[in-house]
Amino acid sequence: MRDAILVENLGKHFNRYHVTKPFTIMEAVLSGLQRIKPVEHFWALRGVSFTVEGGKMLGVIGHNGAGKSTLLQLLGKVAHPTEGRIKMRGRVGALLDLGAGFHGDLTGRDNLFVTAIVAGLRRQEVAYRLDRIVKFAELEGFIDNPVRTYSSGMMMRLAFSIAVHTDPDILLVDEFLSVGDLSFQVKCLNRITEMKEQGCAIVLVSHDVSQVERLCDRALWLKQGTVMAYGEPEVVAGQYTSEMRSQTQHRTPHRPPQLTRTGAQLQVNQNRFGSLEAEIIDVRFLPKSAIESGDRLQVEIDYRAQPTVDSAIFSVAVSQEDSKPCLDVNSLEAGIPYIPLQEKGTIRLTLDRLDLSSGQYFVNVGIYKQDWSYAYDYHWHVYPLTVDSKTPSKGILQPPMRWEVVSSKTPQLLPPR
Ligand SMILES: Nc1ncnc2c1ncn2[C@@H]1O[C@H](COP(=O)(O)OP(=O)(O)OP(=O)(O)O)[C@@H](O)[C@H]1O
Repeated sequence: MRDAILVENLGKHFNRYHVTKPFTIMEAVLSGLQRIKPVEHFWALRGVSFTVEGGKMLGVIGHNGAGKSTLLQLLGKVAHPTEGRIKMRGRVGALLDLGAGFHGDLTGRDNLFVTAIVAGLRRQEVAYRLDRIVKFAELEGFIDNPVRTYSSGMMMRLAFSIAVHTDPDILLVDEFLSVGDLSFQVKCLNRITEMKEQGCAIVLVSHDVSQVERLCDRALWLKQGTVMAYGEPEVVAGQYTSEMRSQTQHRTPHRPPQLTRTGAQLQVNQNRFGSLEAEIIDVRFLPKSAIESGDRLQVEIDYRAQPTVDSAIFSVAVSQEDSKPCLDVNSLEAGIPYIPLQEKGTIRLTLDRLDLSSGQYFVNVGIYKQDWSYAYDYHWHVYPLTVDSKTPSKGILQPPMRWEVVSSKTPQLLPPR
């Protein structure tokens, strides 16, 4: 298929102003205009090249300030490149700054009309699709209310629904999954997959590496505006994750060994990694740390954050004694984008049933910075879990099962000749 997006040597230059300099026109006039001169010129993006074919999805990953949103804004023509070239083939649907295109005093219906017409539909086409768009956004009861009364989740649903119902050939999506509930996120993902199958080229910005690995055909990793890696999602995600590990190791402070409640020794850079801006202070398994296969298990994590941490991600993984992973979940993927940590608190994960086969496991627990750039605290191979099962199994899983003979014919003996 032909390239729907071609980007060559793209660059965007910004000026940065000093925070102590005046910002209002009045202050600027009063203090003399020369005082608001920029103090720094910098490239938010430089030397970025890639292509996206129709029917393919590119995932863009990178830490805060890496240039991801700037890239999407350039692709969406909200901003102009300082250098380089962008070629886009077809109609573009963009989900960039959430709700930024909406007018708060207009109703959802009016905003829908305006946005869809700006996106390239004719008035009759919008009228024809209106019910479908409202239904997909699940806003039937609210579409005639002013948008300023909408929650961010409702705005996201309306913006997403309009964007995907205007037949775009190219779809640009910036972190859309961090707003809205889990069932709507699944619906969005299904719709995106459908559009991809119909030939739409998609660029998805995400902080979630595993999501990019799962959904995308290629990945682009940006760091301080430049391309660190571009290629197969698994390879790029692996490089990105290993940089996170080295960042974490680099930030782990010296700390004398500590004993956990069960007597295990926690030692930095051996089984404990992280900046310790937020600390895991206890981990409990409920009902206990020895369960039957298929039992429910709750993992309770007590933490301490001093000073307050604005936003964190919690992760829980179960691995075998030889480190083979069995389960790896986190609060971000579960649809909880921001967990603020104030002084002390407890987070609980409930696994309704843990169908592991008999054996010894470890539960590895972590608290990460909101953009996954490094771990605040990660305890590896510290909390043992024993799983017992009455039925022997060769694999890792022991799900509930039954065998049935659905149909059977008694073999007929051929008559002797
Ligand atoms: N209009 C602007 N004027 C000046 N600097 C800007 C402007 N927009 C973005 N920047 C700066 O450009 C850099 C890249 O920002 P950008 O928002 O693209 O990063 P990002 O990877 O999307 O980050 P995040 O994940 O936090 O959204 C940052 O240093 C940001 O402060």
